[in-house]
Amino acid sequence: MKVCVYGAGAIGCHVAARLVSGGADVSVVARGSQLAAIREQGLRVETPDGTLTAHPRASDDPADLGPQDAVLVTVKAPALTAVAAAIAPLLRPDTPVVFVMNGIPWWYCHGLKGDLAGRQFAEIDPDGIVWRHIGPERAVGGVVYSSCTVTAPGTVRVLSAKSRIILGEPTGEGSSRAAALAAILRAGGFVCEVTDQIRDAIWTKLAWNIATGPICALARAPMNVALADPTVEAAVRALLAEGIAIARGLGCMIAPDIDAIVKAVRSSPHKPSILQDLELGRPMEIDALYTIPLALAEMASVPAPTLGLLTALLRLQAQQGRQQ
Ligand SMILES: NC(=O)C1=CN([C@@H]2O[C@H](COP(=O)(O)OP(=O)(O)OC[C@H]3O[C@@H](n4cnc5c(N)ncnc54)[C@H](OP(=O)(O)O)[C@@H]3O)[C@@H](O)[C@H]2O)C=CC1
Ligand SMILES: CC(C)(CO)C(=O)C(=O)O
Repeated sequence: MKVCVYGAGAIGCHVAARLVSGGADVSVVARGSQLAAIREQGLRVETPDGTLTAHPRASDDPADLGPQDAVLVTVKAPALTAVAAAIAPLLRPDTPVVFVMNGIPWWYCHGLKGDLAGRQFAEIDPDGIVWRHIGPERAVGGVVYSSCTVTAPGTVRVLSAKSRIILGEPTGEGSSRAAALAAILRAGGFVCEVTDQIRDAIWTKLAWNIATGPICALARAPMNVALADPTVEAAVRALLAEGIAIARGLGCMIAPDIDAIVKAVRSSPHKPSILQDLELGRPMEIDALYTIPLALAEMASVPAPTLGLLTALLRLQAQQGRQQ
């Protein structure tokens, strides 16, 4: 299977290395120092179980890589429109595009009935560029649990003992395209399942991001450091409850184990990816992870005061950073 990973950062390099291990014919769209390092020495992914190395083809020009059987997009949300504008050479009419990203995806309302039917989110897809250039029929949802950081060009450190990916069609239908990719990801060492309820999986993960991202970014602290303070742990629990309530208000009847999440977060020295972006002066995924969930909360009449306050502070922090 010919698979291209678009965006060779922390998650993209990990996924690409696992796809190579799983037997796929893998290429990556990379740029800058990542591209130079991958071309020169390949990928190095350091995991708790040992180091994976892989030598996928790499280019900053999708035309060099040609049409694929599947594309996995692993950029941050603010980079999506640029990806949509450049992705065409990778696509045949039937090539699926899997968005392995945090937050509310641009295709979220595709196939939904009721209040959200047909809605698009200008915050993450201005002028519907992604909707028009890629199209929701190609989109497959991807939810990833894997704490990853680029530690040097071409090198990624993975802290999670077991990394997990959940795939699912926006329409909830079973699909051979998701099943085929899941089989390769499993062969490469991911725990990977296909769900017919991808929005439940999105919200279950988003509750983690809601609970940890703004706090760690505002405190500039990794998760275990932030949660050592009992007041912060209480806020994390409140945020988890808000995230779960919003999901339920939208009809996703998720019930994750809050104690288990808090225990996992309390013991992890990972810096959430939004904190990594803040430290590197990169655009943060505030809209996909927080602004849109808050708009959906309002729509569903679900109060989310803690998330509202922290999102406003995070936005201010981002503005101040840009003015410095
Ligand atoms: N890191 C983590 O632990 C986790 C992250 N996630 C989610 O996964 C997604 C990816 O995150 P992560 O891997 O951390 O992000 P990174 O910033 O590490 O990686 C994104 C990569 O995409 C590249 N990129 C951006 N735009 C383009 C473009 N137009 N052409 C080519 N390459 C491009 C970036 O290059 P450049 O650096 O030059 O901008 C960077 O190498 C996010 O949605 C994140 O929230 C989910 C779970 C855990
Ligand atoms: C916090 C974490 C690792 C949860 O898996 C995450 O999604 C991120 O770093 O953005």
